[in-house]
Amino acid sequence: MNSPNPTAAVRNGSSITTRGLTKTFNGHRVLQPTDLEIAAGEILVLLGPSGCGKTTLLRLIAGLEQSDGPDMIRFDGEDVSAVPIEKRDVGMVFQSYALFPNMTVAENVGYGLKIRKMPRAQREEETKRLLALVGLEEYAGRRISAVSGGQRQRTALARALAIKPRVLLLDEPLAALDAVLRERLRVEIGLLLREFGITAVYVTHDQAEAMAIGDRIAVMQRGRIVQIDAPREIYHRPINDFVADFVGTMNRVRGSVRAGALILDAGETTARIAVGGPDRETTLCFRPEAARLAVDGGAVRARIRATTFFGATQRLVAEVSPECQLQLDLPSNQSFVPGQIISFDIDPAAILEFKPES
Ligand SMILES: Nc1ncnc2c1ncn2[C@@H]1O[C@H](COP(=O)(O)OP(=O)(O)OP(=O)(O)O)[C@@H](O)[C@H]1O
Repeated sequence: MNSPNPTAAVRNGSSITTRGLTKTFNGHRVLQPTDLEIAAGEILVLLGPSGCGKTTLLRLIAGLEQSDGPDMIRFDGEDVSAVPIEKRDVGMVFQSYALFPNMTVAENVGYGLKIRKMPRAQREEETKRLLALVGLEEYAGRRISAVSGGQRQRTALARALAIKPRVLLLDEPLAALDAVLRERLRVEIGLLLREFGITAVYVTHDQAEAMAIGDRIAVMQRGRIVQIDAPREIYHRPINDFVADFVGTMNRVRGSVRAGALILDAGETTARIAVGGPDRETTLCFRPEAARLAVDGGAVRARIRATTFFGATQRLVAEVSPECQLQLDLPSNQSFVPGQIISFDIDPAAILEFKPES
């Protein structure tokens, strides 16, 4: 075991490489061969619907699960495939905090250091530093059973960081918390992980959490990574319908492109939206916020069916024709009523067109 170094901040994380990681349960392949390159210090979020294989991939990286065949997992180039979990030097944070309820917050944070036989004075100093980092100094002496869910989750994070792992794995760490706390902690956790320079793999099915925390997001579907990219790319340049719909609302309009302009298949409407390219029949996609209300004579006319007020913005359900209902997000300072006719344009740079799925 490495001797603890009292002067070092948590050392920077390791890069992670996987090749051909595959997992089958009861004859059912839940993880297709997966190759990943995660840079040292990067936060990679695994995002996808329930059952898509996120936790399985995380457990394989941790060493809690063995891959089907000869697989390869490297930390900083070192093959750890055959290294058992306790020697892999990974920290883990779960949805259920797995803390010791009868110990204090400080005892929980220092537990791993005690097991590693760090001298008491040094252990206390290190624990204090970590508690300060996660904003829990005042609660050091409280029992876990007497602190809130958010404070427990921060204790769990500090405990995982205390042992200076080369890799931190987090599985839905905020899922048990209420919405307000979840929103605050996802910002705090992102900042903390970056401050530590640790490499982290973070599992969630919440797209807003993924966007806030990840340097990159790997979107998974049925046991495979379908797109891996920066959050902005995933949101604005999804590679297919599944990714587009999983990370936000997407409008779809069918029509024909003639001389570089879209003619909608929408009753009397002959909206002209400049999209370029050859003449074709197609479906174009755009997010609700790509709509711009036109003062007069916008490209598309629609009748408002419903409005929902969100505070800063409002969402309109607008009917271009009975077959074409769109969701539009507009600033909330102007009020609309159902039945009203509006006219709007669509930012051409925000229009996407997916190739038909093969
Ligand atoms: N130990 C196991 N034995 C049998 N099947 C399993 C086992 N662990 C996971 N599975 C199955 O593998 C698939 C992937 O599960 P996994 O937990 O990786 O999904 P997930 O994306 O993390 O889902 P969730 O968001 O619901 O946790 C699921 O169909 C699950 O039922």
